[in-house]
Amino acid sequence: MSNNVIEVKNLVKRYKGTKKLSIDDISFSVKKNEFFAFLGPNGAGKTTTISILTTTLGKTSGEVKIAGLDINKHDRAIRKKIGIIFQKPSLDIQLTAEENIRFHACIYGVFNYMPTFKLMPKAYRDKVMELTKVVGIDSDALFKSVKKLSGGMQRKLEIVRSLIHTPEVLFLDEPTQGLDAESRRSLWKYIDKVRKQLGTTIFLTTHYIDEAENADNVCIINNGKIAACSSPEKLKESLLKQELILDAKNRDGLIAELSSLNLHFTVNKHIIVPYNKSPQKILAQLKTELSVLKIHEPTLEDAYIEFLKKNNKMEA
Ligand SMILES: Nc1ncnc2c1ncn2[C@@H]1O[C@H](COP(=O)(O)OP(=O)(O)OP(=O)(O)O)[C@@H](O)[C@H]1O
Repeated sequence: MSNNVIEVKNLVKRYKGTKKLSIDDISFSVKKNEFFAFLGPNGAGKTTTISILTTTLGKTSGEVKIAGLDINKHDRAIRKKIGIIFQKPSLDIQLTAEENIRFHACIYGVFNYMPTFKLMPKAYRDKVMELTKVVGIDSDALFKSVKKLSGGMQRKLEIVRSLIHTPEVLFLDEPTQGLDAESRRSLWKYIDKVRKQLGTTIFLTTHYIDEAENADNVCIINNGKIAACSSPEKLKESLLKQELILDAKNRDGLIAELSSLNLHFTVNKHIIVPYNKSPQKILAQLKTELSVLKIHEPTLEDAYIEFLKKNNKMEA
């Protein structure tokens, strides 16, 4: 059996009344427990793809399988196997936190509805307690009306709600849009914990590229086409060089030495020496005493911006 939880083959989407394909023959797969990031500029096709994968939008053609189930035949069964967190919170603020979880669990058919938490089956109560512990919602907040909870706490509640039916895949569509830095960091801490403790596969779309830095794989979609798919490390390696940042009191001496070693370098605030594999070989050859020695590792965001520049030039 395939180890892929998501399989997309030759997926195409043309919205009614439009000529251009919004999704133009894309294929990719995501393995169980993988953290997969789907990146791309505005209008690239991320929301369209995630909407098709979560069964809320029909496709024009192509094959999509979620947890081994074909989206054409098993959309209801697929909905039970996935959890979704959208940009905009979708909680019922008139209800308590626990009631939001309970209604969701009952709609998904995981448990039969009972009018109070205490009357719900033990399995439900245990699951709620387990998940609220993972994300850090205390029992005081659990029984409070949602409108009395802070934005960060509401986000945590959404995670619990999306996981109550133990989904195999958690789809996150720009989940930290509009959150402050602290809430963004803590949300990621909880999502990481959930992935490690429950083995959930994570499918993320985001414009905050740093959030995909720890992803196992990153796919970049541009103009409806998959432009790149690889690990963040490989993407960085293929596009950008690591750099040594050097300086010396005797700067002229260092420059002369780098020139005599035929090393490529640029002089800005400090002296930048790009390198391929190991900086050690370069450092071992230098005799000039260094006053600055730093290594600059490109970020995924650096690589992403560089990639789009090249890709757009190629397409122009
Ligand atoms: N309902 C619709 N009808 C017609 N065209 C649409 C519709 N929704 C999206 N599109 C078009 O499909 C393309 C992909 O849009 P989509 O919203 O999937 O991009 P996105 O990558 O999610 O963008 P963003 O980062 O801005 O959310 C765009 O050209 C968009 O204009």
